[in-house]
Amino acid sequence: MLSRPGQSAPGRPRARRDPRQLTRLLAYARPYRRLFVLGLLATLVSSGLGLVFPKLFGSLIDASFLKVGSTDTTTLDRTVGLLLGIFALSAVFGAAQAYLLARVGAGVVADLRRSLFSHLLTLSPRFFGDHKTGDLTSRLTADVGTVQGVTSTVLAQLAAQAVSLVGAVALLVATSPQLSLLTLAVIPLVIATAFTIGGRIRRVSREVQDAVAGANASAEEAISGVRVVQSFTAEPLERRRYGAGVQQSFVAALKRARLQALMSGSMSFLTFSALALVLWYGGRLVMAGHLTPGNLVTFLFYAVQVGGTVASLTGSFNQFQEALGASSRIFELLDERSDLPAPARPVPLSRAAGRVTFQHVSFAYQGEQARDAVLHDLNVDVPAGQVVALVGPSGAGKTTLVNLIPRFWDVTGGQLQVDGRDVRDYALPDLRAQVGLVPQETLLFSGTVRENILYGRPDASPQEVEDAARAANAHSFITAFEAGYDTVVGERGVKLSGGQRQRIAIARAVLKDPRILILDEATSALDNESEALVQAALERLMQGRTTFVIAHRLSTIRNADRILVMDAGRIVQDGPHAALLAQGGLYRDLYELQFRRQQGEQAELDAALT
Ligand SMILES: Nc1ncnc2c1ncn2[C@@H]1O[C@H](COP(=O)(O)OP(=O)(O)OP(=O)(O)O)[C@@H](O)[C@H]1O
Repeated sequence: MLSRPGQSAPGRPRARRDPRQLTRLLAYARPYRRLFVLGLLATLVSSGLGLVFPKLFGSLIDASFLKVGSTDTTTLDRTVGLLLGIFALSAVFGAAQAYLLARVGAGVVADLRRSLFSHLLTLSPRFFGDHKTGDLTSRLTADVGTVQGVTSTVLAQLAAQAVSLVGAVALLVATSPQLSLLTLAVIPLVIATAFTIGGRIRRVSREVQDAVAGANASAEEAISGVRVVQSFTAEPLERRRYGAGVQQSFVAALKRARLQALMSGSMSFLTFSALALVLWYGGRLVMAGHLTPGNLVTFLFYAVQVGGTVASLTGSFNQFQEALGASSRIFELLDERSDLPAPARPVPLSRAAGRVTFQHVSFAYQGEQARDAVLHDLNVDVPAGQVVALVGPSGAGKTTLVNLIPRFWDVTGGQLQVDGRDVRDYALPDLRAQVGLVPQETLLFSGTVRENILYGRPDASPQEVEDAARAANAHSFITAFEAGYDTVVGERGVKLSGGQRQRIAIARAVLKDPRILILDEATSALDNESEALVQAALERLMQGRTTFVIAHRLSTIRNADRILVMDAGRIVQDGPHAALLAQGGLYRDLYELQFRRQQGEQAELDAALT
């Protein structure tokens, strides 16, 4: 699926803001509640101390600065000493608050990421078919990051701001009721400005995020497919696509910058005008002897505090709303349930014999484009240890059929059995432990050769790893590397050749030692020698296991115990090569068309093998 900048909100459904999310989110903070309460207390103390400072400053002016010519500095010394003490305390509590709350936030975020990721791993291919990778990773990173704010700073900020606001307003009124009326009249204006412009800033921020996500999706696709891009010399096209996304985010960022400039300009104008008003009216009160100069200064400080707190309260509130939106996107994923129900009482399965039976199996993919059944009334009984080759035209349903065995999907009709029991009766991990999968496109994970082989059985010994590699014809090329089994394979195994990657994937399957094997034969040709080594490894792997192989090679088909010929979701022929060839029909046509030309190549292969 392509997701391009310019499309509406790629993979970012509009977030719902449900206040119940907060309770759910706070449940994640529960393990850290002691730290959180301590952090909150530290916040309250440091913002409470902030309220003392203007009062002290005012008394300092009245008690000292106005006594020009006096030599008694006791009050001055004491007040400044007190001020320093308060500043020091406030700094200590401020630092404690910052650390404690950051610790809570980081803990919550780590837990949330872990549980979200492990939940994602339980979901079925249907879910991953419906969601873009970029969207899922952005929920794991960006959205979880946004939520961090709520559990750490935002709640504490809101508490601190509430304390500051209530305290400062009360002290304002206590200092001068008349002046307070004048100052508080400006507050609605500040709130209205902050909300109007703040709301627009939030919307534009969302635009910026969406545009950046779109640009990232382009970059991600182009970088992971860089060989295709380069081979088609499509660099200018990709540059344009990415450039368009970046341009969009640039334009939105400029819009946001303009709004932010407008916001800070209006806020500072409102604040300073209010101060000028206070100075004007307060000056008159001082001149009339209704207010001391110290009280006026105290008042000014409180007024500034009230203005600042109101402005930052609206900011915190916006942040709070954003975080609730982000958390709803996270909980949406956590609420996704796998569409593969677990049995109430699973039948134990430690080592299957490997018999696989399809009884009247039918299957339809669900969703817009796939309402029709893809498999129709399949009836096949494969005894343990039999090698079955699946052949048929493209789209006949071969991959769909094998994907039912490890329950990547569940049948929509009939029953699929392993060892005579419905696969849905086993616990999913038990069932999948019996199945080995060697896909057409080998996927190795970044890490070492050893780690990749160990993937299916991490507790295997070094000797077992080596035996598996030998069985897969991989040991000699691995030991030829300077670092041997500790060679790093690079992302997706890019540092290895196609044939080497395949043999490591085979070694991985050998080590897992599954009873049922699913092979999707690679269609891309390897050179003869590599091909022969891979083929020999595969043949060794198949021995003694029930094997379903989506076959593209004549040799595989010929050597199979049985061939299932599929056409349009049905099994149209079933039998060994010679019998089917004699029968005529689709198999013979396919043989004539597809496989015969391989005969010459086969002869060459045989020569290479001997
Ligand atoms: N995830 C999916 N969602 C919807 N339809 C799908 C999905 N996967 C496959 N199909 C459809 O199911 C049908 C059978 O596909 P399937 O991949 O099983 O065929 P195939 O025989 O393995 O083909 P090929 O040899 O080309 O790989 C096709 O029509 C395909 O479009």
